Amino acid sequence: MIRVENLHKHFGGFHAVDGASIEIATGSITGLIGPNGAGKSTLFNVIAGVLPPTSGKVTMAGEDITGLPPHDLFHKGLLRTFQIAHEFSSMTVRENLMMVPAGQSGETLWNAWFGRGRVADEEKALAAKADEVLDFLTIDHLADERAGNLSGGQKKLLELGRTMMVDAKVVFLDEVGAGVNRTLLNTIGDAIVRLNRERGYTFCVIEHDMDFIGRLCDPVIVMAEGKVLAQGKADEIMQNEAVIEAYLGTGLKNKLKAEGTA
Ligand SMILES: Nc1ncnc2c1ncn2[C@@H]1O[C@H](COP(=O)(O)OP(=O)(O)OP(=O)(O)O)[C@@H](O)[C@H]1O
Repeated sequence: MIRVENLHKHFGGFHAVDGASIEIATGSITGLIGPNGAGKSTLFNVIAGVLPPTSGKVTMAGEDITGLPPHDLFHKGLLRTFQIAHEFSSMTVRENLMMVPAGQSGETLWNAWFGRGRVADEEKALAAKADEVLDFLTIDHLADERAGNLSGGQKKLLELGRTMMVDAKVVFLDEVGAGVNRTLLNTIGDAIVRLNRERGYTFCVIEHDMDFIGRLCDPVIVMAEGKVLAQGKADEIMQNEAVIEAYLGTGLKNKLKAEGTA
């Protein structure tokens, strides 16, 4: 379980995260939603060690991981992906999968970068694993495609594949649906559910697509203006007055009420 206690992240006088407390249960697919600027990505950045917190505490399985750098968290199985997928665009999908982050596999990254040979056994094991990942994600046909030629959704799948290459345990996914068509979003959703059920992955997912959130995520956490507004099951959350207000704004809500549509 990841527990975030009374977390604050201030940028100058601006409180991007303003006393947020959340729990991400081991084995869950937790959804994190909220209007633009609510502080969701900032909260992810602090949990994943990309930004130091102003104050507050993050624990993982009871261990204090507050402010640990991403490299250390990576060794504990915690990974964060970003809104914009990061891939080596001139390399193929398979080569990208085999570029496991430096540190996981000794000097792999630098060896690959400079074209130096890897230890044969290591190379073989990575290639076998890449095959297995390509098969699991049903993207075998893209194995030799240059990553730069992939669609937005395919890049997100590749990113998910890279988390599989390093056997991540807890994955923070930032807007998997941004720029992704419905069919690929469903493929990504299916892969997330299978990784969760079959391999015990824990996910925390920021997503604006409410259909995706409703189908995949339990519980759902709602943030607005740096604070946690509500947490619970998706259908209950969407009945919550404070949540409706945060999404629609009081003016629009009153207008819809007057028209009898809300
Ligand atoms: N490095 C920074 N310096 C100053 N302000 C920042 C910084 N990073 C984020 N912010 C501000 O903090 C607020 C929260 O941003 P954040 O990206 O966490 O929101 P979000 O909920 O992820 O929004 P979205 O759904 O649009 O991605 C925004 O008002 C943003 O402008």
